Amino acid sequence: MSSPKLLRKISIASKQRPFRVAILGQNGVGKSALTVRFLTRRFIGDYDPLLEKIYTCNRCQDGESIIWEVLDTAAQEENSRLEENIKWADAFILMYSVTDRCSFNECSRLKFLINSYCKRQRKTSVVVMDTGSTSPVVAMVGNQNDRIHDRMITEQEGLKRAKELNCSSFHEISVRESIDSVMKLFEELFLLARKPKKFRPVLHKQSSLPASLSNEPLPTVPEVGSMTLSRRRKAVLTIS
Ligand SMILES: Nc1nc2c(ncn2[C@@H]2O[C@H](COP(=O)(O)OP(=O)(O)OP(=O)(O)O)[C@@H](O)[C@H]2O)c(=O)[nH]1
Repeated sequence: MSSPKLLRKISIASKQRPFRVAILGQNGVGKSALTVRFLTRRFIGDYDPLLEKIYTCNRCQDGESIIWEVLDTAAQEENSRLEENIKWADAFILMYSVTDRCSFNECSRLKFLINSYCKRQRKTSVVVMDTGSTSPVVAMVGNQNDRIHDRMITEQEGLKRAKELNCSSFHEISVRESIDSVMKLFEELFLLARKPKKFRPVLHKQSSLPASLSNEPLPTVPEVGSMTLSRRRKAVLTIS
């Protein structure tokens, strides 16, 4: 008969690790809107900018149940909080608004910090994800492309910067207008993160395709599974 100690060990080993995504970017680019769109499929206009939240949900993707944890960061974070968030995450969404050059430039600073904190973390722990991979998976995302008259950053410029920063993928989206592009972004991030490092693509300067998974069929849009909102540091956003 199995001993309680052995059973405890088995239950710890079989506990599924969540897939953690941190959304980073300047204030007002749409981080909260993106998070809520992914979790609830709805677009909600206004949020408290000072709150930082982790949302948890279960989704079924390709017949596999995935526990997602999505961290909607508060912009203007001090560096120590940012470092903590970067260490926490398995993958990142680096977001800017196509209507705001300042938010676009902020992506370069944030990518630099992601690289340096991940490098520092690698020195202390070898494994970051269950896949055994150690390089950060970063999707650069230009949001609000429905605001055509306010656009300051072209799609080409966004893609060029994503390549220069060695991001894993680049997307231009409108959280407001398109649920499909939001779902595709998260699904792709998960597929990229689970690849072993040596098979994990980054955007290259000569490539013209925004997504680096062109040979791989994307899974169907996941069903909305159970969702809980968990309190982390400051407060919980309740979505009815
Ligand atoms: N037109 C348009 N507006 C958007 C889109 N996404 C977000 N917004 C709006 O942009 C504003 C800022 O969105 P938030 O989601 O609060 O942005 P944030 O990055 O979380 O901002 P902070 O919480 O201040 O860091 C809100 O008024 C949203 O309704 C989009 O795709 N198109």
